[in-house]
Amino acid sequence: MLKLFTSHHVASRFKNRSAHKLARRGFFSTLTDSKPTNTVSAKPCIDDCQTVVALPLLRKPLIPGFYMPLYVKDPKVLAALQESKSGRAPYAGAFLLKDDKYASTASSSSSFETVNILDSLKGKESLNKIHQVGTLAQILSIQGEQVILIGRKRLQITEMLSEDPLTVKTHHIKDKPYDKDDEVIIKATYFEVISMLRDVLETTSLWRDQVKTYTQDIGGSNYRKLAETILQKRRRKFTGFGAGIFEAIDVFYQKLTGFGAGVFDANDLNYKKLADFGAGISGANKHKIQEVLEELDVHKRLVLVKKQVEVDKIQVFHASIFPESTAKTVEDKQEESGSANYVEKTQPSDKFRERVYSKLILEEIPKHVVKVMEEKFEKLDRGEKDSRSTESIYNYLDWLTALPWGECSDDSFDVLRAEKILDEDHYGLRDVKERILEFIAVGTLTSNPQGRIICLSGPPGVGKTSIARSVARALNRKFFRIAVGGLSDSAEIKGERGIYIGAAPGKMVQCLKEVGTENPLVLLDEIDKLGKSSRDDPEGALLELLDPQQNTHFLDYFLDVTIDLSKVLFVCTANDTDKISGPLLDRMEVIELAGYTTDEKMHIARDYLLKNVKRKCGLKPEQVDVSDTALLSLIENYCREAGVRNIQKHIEKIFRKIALKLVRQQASALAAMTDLKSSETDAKGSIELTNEYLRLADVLKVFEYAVGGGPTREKSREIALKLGRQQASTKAAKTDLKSYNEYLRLMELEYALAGGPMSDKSRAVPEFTIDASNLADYVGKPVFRGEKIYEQTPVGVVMGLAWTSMGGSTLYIETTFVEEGEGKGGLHITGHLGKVMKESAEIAHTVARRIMFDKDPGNLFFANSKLHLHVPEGATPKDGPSAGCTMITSLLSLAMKKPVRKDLAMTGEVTLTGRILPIGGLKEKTMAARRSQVKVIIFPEANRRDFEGLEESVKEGLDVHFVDEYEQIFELAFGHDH
Ligand SMILES: Nc1ncnc2c1ncn2[C@@H]1O[C@H](COP(=O)(O)OP(=O)(O)OP(=O)(O)O)[C@@H](O)[C@H]1O
Repeated sequence: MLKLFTSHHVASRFKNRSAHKLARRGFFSTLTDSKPTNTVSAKPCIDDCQTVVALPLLRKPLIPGFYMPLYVKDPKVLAALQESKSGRAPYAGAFLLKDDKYASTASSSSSFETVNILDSLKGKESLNKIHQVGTLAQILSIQGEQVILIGRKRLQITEMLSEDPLTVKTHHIKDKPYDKDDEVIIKATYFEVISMLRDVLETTSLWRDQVKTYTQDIGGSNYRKLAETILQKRRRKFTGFGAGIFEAIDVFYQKLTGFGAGVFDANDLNYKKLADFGAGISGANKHKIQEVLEELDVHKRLVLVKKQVEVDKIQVFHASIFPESTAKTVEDKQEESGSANYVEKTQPSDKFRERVYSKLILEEIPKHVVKVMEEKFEKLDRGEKDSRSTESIYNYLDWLTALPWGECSDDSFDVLRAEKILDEDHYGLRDVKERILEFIAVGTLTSNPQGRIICLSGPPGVGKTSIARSVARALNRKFFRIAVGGLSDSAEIKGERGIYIGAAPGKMVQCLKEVGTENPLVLLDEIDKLGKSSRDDPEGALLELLDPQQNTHFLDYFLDVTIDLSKVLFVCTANDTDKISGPLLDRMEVIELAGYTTDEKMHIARDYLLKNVKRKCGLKPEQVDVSDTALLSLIENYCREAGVRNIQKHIEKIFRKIALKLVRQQASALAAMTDLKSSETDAKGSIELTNEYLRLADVLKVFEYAVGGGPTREKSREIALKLGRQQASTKAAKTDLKSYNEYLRLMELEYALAGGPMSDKSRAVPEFTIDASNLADYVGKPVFRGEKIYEQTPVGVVMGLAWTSMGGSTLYIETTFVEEGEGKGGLHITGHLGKVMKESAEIAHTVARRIMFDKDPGNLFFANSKLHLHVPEGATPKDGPSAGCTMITSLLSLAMKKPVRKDLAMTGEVTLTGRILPIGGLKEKTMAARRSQVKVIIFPEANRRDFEGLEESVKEGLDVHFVDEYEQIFELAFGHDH
């Protein structure tokens, strides 16, 4: 016994137009048996699949390539379908019922009655009631009673195998091969159908869902991209869905004409597909559509479709002229044909249903989410009395349906391409790039870069963010940055609880909506500066986000459904990994970016920053030249920190000033041109005046003669004088004009005013040259004047090396004598030192006193002297144990009244017994020492390997000593004769 709901019942069940629309929608897909796309996968055994459960269809046959939702009530049939879906052959047979009475009764009756009608069809009887030619339908999903099918192949029933549920044996029928000589005729019909479809689609938004779906699924990503590009271009011209549909047909047309050849086999598939496509979307009578299904001659099939589309065309045309009268006719027609294509009533949820169903992503959306969606759709359509609540449901659905369910960018694990991209965007960083390439290589082998989370750690401005951007580009993933520094509310990540007006989901959901793919690269910036408040701890939320065990079902409180974030690639940045909590750090693969040497900074500034900033400021490369000396001065005297952001800022400052100068120049050129134009007019005016005067003078002469007295001497002289003056001023005016032209040429005003081309001569000379001599005019006075505070370090002063989250730096430890007296020995400490550093100073005092005693037992300096130890700069907080050896040396220098050797710096923690322990940040400290012109460095022996691993350019020219015991430092600092 079959208890089956067809599309019609969905409509009656939902009792609203929108559901009706969903139900009657025949989703078209260009999926083929042999080439399943990644949207829906066909199981391999389609050709073997001869035995199927037969599903009778009330309203319309299922055309191959189209989707159809059905409601199946009969538990036996449902179970049989479930079994097929989970087995190797997820197929069923879909056959149209021959008799109209079921459809017409069904359309006017309740769904329950329809079940009764179908109940009465049993075994053989039902076999006789259905057409013997039908469609092999792949079962895409079964959710409750809703079954979604997609038509695959034409079938013919050969025998009945069992009655309940009706199971039949079939054979797959093939189209008749057509004679290649007939191709011209077929092609002609094909074009006719296309052209008619275009006409229909241009005038109406009818079938928009189907065609939109079709456009999205048209033969894989290449074609999808092509269609999208065309759509985007045309969208400027047309608005609304009409244009999209129009394009879909265009793409069909272009495929046939060979555009994009190689992607699509233009000889065969198109004709069949167009015929099926036309039949599937047309509003024709179901028997006519069955005829198309049964027609195996492709040309004849096209002709049938042509006729049907012709009728559609007339109706649409009629509807556009007489909308009201046609609405009635169309509805009448629906009654008789069972098609609902012509009714376009809207429901509030239509927009969201459209989003979800038209994208064919239904299969990709987890069941629990689909359920929530359906509930909310219905709630929205019911319309709550409280408009605020409707608004909040609308807002909720706007988020939930906009997420990129199943949409992913194609990952690229091409190591060579990635290497090229990383090199293109960044100078140096050899180790960092290598580590990232290793990571991509693992992705190549496993097709999955997930796993550990990369954490790029280093001082500001060393390129952490921009490296992450390049990785996203290399992997062909979308990039999104979430600033987690200072974030103290977990709602920022997990969203706000409850759907009230103004509530919003967390950053992660916002990210997915914005990027439109499920697999972006998300940068969690400054994860070491995560905030904390007494009532909330965002770290838990971050853990949930980053932990592969948990992020497959990440719960956003606003959406209140779990989403799968396992495809997201997370990259974090931090200045100081010590500040990251253990559980978070444990999930990360830390890659250190230490900072740049002067030489590296020169390369970055010259080859990357200058070019980028010039482009950003709208300057042409030939307009400004920044010399190497200027860059070097910038690096050494203005921007000594580890990163290059400050250099970038200074270059921006220079270029902004130049841009202002240029604009001013252009404005004054414009004013000069206006002035010259008016003097040109003046000059022309005086020439005209002169000519007039000359003419008058002639007249006067003639007149004087005519009066008879002849010209008087005075008069003639006067006239001659005036003439002479006029001639002179005419000449001057001409000279003015000449110089005006000359000026034009020199200034190349046309260039200045309209950005026109410059002559070769002008191009050869940049308009602005920045070198060490005029750098200060652009960026002010140097921040670092001398290289060091002391040229020759005084007694009691020693240079130490420190590491901060800003990179390495040098610092002086100064000790001075305060007062003397028996038993007054003691140490006063200043310089904003932390607890550990204060303890270090006390240890240093004790160790120095012991060493002094060992070397000179009679020396009572430490016993009787009150001392003061200070670490400039006093306002900057400092902490850590690594200044221990520097403090001892400073104290001993004071005690022995002997300065340490020149150009010396040291770092190392000291124990009470004088042993030297290793330090961190060795590369940064070495680079800081280089910047301060240090020649000799003392490092703990335990750091020797770290130093040996540094690049040659960092080590070059340094005299480095590794020590185990303070005694060795004593020798190096004081033993030298200097
Ligand atoms: N090796 C490099 N080659 C070329 N440009 C670089 C390099 N390193 C950094 N830059 C440039 O320096 C600028 C600052 O880099 P970025 O913003 O990535 O630093 P960051 O380490 O993320 O800093 P923060 O910790 O402050 O966020 C960017 O314009 C970047 O392109």
